[in-house]
Amino acid sequence: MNKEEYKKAVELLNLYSHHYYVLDDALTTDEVYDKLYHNVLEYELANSEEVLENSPTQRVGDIISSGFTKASHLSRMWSLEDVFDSDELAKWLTKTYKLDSKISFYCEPKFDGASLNLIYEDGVLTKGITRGDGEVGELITQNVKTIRSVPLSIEHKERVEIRGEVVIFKDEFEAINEARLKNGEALFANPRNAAAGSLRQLDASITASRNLVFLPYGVGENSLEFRLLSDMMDYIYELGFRKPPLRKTCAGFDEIESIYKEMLANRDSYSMMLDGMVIKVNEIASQVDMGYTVKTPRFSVAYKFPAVEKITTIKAIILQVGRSGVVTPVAQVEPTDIDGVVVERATLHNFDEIDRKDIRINDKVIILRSGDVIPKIIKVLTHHRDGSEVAYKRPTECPICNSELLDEGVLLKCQNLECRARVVNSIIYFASKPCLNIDGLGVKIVEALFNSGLVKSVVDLFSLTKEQLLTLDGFKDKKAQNLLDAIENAKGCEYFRFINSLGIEHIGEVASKTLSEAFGSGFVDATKEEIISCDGIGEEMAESLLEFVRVNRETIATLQELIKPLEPTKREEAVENPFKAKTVVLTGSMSQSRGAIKELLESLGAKVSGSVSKKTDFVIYGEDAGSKYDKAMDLGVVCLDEEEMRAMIR
Ligand SMILES: NC(=O)c1ccc[n+]([C@@H]2O[C@H](COP(=O)([O-])OP(=O)(O)OC[C@H]3O[C@@H](n4cnc5c(N)ncnc54)[C@H](O)[C@@H]3O)[C@@H](O)[C@H]2O)c1
Ligand SMILES: [Zn+2]
Repeated sequence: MNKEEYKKAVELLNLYSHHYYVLDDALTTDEVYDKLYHNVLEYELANSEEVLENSPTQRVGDIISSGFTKASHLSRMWSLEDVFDSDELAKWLTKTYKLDSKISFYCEPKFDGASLNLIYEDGVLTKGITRGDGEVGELITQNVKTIRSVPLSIEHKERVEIRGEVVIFKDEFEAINEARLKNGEALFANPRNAAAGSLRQLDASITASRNLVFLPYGVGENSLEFRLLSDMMDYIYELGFRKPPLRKTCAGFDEIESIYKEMLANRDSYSMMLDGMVIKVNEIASQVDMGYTVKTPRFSVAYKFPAVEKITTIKAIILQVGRSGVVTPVAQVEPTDIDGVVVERATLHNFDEIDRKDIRINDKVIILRSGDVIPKIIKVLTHHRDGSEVAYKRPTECPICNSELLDEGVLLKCQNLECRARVVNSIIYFASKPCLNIDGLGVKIVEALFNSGLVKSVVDLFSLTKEQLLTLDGFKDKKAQNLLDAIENAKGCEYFRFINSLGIEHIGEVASKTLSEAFGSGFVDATKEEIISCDGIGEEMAESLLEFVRVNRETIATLQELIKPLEPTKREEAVENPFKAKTVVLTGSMSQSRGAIKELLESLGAKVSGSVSKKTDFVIYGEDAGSKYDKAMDLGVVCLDEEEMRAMIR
């Protein structure tokens, strides 16, 4: 990098920061930003007399937008130095041990959200301020008060600043985006972006609707007298703040590495996004001695996780046809390694989303893959366009059967009931785990069965013979027998599986269970009033069921005859106990699987529901409990941990 390039890089970083912090609409990935940042840092180290005043290395990154009133922090807020691998960690440790050799460490997650400073005076929350430039931020107290995990008052009476990160849990993020997709609104790129955007709303009721979560990571001004940071954090959690899923004290390199590996391995199972682990010197006196650079504490470092966002190129847009005929566009992208997995495809949700994002073939895009969710395209980098991009035209014909598509605006549908994709996918669905759970009916085999003409609908599965199967490619005696056995085993299944396997629109596993319990095989004769009177079944579901039965009554009867699902028996009346006839919600991980705990409670006569409402009697929570726990606290629902629950039934 020469001087000219250095100047350009600083300008570019500042442009990126403006889009990232002020507009909540990043122009590039953190990875690209970080790389350029480190190049700038390197240049500055070698040419210390040329450091530009507006270099991002000289100040905390946020830039304040003009929409809010400004407010000063009582003591400065900081950024963090980054390390990206174990070599860099070792270097950081050497540097830090030179400042003080008798230290230990405290490790906790680096939450990927927006920083927030809370000022409590006389035990009352008086101000909530964004980090801003570290000295002055945006005053967003009203918005902050809508966050359930921010206590409005605390036992601690002296003035204190509590610092932490505001995040949106991953499941909440998915739910928000799903709702936005339905309403034709632009999607949030990622949970961090959704959290930052929701926090800085001029209308606090919007903030309130987003289920933000506050996770504290330290204090600013305070009069606390703790020797160790770990003890101080314990005290903060006791005041009513939310704990992180993992935090540990440790001695040095090896232990830090092992905690890092543990956290990284569990990354996907946590409710919130993490972008790394933060390591802090645990002795507070040593922290004070070490002090700060212009921008970061010397006693702390962020050990980053591999990036989950990458830049790639759209090669093509392909179409998939589901069992209901809905055509879903999928992007084929330049194969890209994201956190150890090569991604070649990403969902585009629907055709409106392609239009809204103006996604073109050959576009450079940011792609996000986190955990086991389907990779998505979160942003088109329009500033990278060079004219070679080709706009995408909505299809008018089914890519599988060529019949004309029904254009419902957001959705395009193939209406041909015999379309290969529809039939094949409905058979795969019929055989899937929550339905008849027939092993061995994957895409390849179902396609082979369909193409050979042996199976034209699910009914045909039950008259397959070994001779027929042996005519198919790749089928030998054992494989054929296994498949026949699996189909035979599906007979006599629980009744809800039978209802679920029919693939009725809007009727999923939960509704199938409800219907099965209420009506058994009588579900085909239930009236609209009867159906709607079931808990959790609304008008739209009832109409969909009635319409399905009207059209398919004969097929249902045939399948009923073939499969002979078990007529549900009424549960035996449970003995008297505190959970009998109560509505219970489970959240977080417990000593047994949630399914096992659910079964236990159901055997006691409880109804286990998926979401918390005023009707909920108990929430039973485990480690890393999610937003359901916050909601329950807010509604005043009784919350029990697993042990308390077990004590009540002993
Ligand atoms: N994509 C872009 O265009 C773009 C632009 C600017 C910045 N960025 C990204 O922003 C980051 C740099 O910004 P930064 O200066 O805010 O630093 P940072 O976000 O990397 O780290 C500091 C912040 O981490 C947060 N944090 C989370 N958990 C914490 C914990 N346990 N202890 C202490 N702090 C914790 C705090 O809010 C703190 O302010 C980089 O990751 C960079 O890639 C991206
Ligand atoms: Zn078709």
